[in-house]
Amino acid sequence: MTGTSATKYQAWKKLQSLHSSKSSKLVLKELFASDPSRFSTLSKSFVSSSPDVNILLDYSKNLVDEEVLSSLFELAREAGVEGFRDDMFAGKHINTSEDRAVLHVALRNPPVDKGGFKIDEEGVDEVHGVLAHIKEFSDSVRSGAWKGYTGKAINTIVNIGIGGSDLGPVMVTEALKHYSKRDLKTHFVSNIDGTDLAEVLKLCDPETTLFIVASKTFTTQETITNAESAKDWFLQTAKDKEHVAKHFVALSTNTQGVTAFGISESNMFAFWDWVGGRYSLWSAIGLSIALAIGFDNFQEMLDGAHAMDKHFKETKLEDNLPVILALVGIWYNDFYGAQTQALLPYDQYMKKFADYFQQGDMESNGKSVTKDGSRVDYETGPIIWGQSGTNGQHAFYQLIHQGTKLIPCDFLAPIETLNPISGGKHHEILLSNFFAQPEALAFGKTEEQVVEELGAESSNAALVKSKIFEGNKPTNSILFQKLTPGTLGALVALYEHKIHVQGAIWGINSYDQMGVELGKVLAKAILKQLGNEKDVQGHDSSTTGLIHHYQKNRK
Ligand SMILES: O=P(O)(O)OC[C@H]1O[C@@](O)(CO)[C@@H](O)[C@@H]1O
Repeated sequence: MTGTSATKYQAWKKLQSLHSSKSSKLVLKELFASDPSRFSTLSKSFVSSSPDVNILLDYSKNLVDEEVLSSLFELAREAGVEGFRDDMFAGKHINTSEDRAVLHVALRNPPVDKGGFKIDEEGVDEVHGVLAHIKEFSDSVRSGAWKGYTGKAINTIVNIGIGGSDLGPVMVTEALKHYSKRDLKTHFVSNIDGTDLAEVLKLCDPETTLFIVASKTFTTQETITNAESAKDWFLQTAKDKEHVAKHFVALSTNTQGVTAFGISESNMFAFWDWVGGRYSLWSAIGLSIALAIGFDNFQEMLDGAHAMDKHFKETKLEDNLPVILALVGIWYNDFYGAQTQALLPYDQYMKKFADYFQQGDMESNGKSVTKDGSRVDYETGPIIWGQSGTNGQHAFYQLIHQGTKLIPCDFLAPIETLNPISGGKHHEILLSNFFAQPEALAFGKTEEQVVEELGAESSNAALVKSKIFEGNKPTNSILFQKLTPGTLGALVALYEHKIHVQGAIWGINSYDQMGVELGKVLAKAILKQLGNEKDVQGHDSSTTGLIHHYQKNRK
């Protein structure tokens, strides 16, 4: 049953035993040699016709055999993953600490009479109204019908938000840049560091710029401060506060906060408390996406995610892509001691994909207390990192191949490129690396092979040793047809549900984020003390010393 300590599960104990007895025998070279059908057995496809999405997950290069896999699926069942999944779709308040439902799936759920899930939760029936408002507004701005205070069309969008109110729009507008309206520039300001806003404002004309203030709570210090400064900048030219209405809109659950800032409710796009910040790009928070790529493409992205939702909801665990990713991840995280998970998209448009899931995964599963209040005695959320290939190969692959750490890697790539320049030569080189890296990680290079290659130089024993690749490094390979809005939606939903399954098994609440609060409180207290040295009270000698050093040396 979810919410309890994972080590209590019989399947967990069995997996511990299997790791002890089998891990030295789970050698990919041997597993493949003994089973010619390993690839076909351990790869699954996700296909949707509307929208057109085709994703192949090859999980055969994992350190698993049939017994390990069946024990992992037993763990999922024993932990109540299916019931917990169904509770989410049913709108149960699975975010127990905040007594909230978790319904990002409702944001991309078609109307029930068009095949959508029936979901009972306050606000769910307003989703399509907000989407209609997003469509109407984004069409109006993109067509030039929406005018600024001097009658000019908008040609620049500035989204001001942080965390889930920034990372999703940033990742998606980058990933779907191919589909964007190139004469509508989109910028993102998130950091309180004045450099972030200052550098963007250098690119803006107050007459043709629309500011989006994106904040679920509308209380986040960085966002509100940036928004106030942006408004001050705008009014230095526009003068009349009446003009704010043409250049500022808000995305939030907090109507009172929005109107207090000076944005009218008619310029507000609402969402609900059952939308987690890191799961909100499908909501009003996605307005900058709809502005950049157009509402039809935004809708296709929603539809792609919904198709993956259906797959996750209706497919048996053994054929369920999010479940498979979650379970092999737990195998390394909790039984092999892997501390991180690398996301390596071989698609330059997806260069922000890992960044996005740093919040998505680490803010969800970076917890050490179960939902029933017990301190875990096992590892929970992994450190998520990565960057687009082939760039990573020239940065950190040395460590992945020959370092001392086990780093499970997910490789992702499109079969078709959106930029077939030079007759497709670039894409073939990219894909050759996408295929080669998992092969090298899995099968390595033996000492015999090195000696043969080195010839006379092999008398240098140290040199030989340095060129050995131990291999047996696990990877997943995900090949999708083309980076379309629907495919991106499905891929993001795939990883959202992976996170859900892992959190269920670890018994933690993946949907609150208590860990972000302490730093904020301490920062606000220190902010009040920065004026004078005598005001600095109640800190350790390090914090006090640092603040004093700043105060003595600031100009
Ligand atoms: O959207 P908002 O309410 O401004 O919150 C921004 C981000 O801040 C948090 O760190 C919560 O405080 C993230 O969970 C959230 O996405």
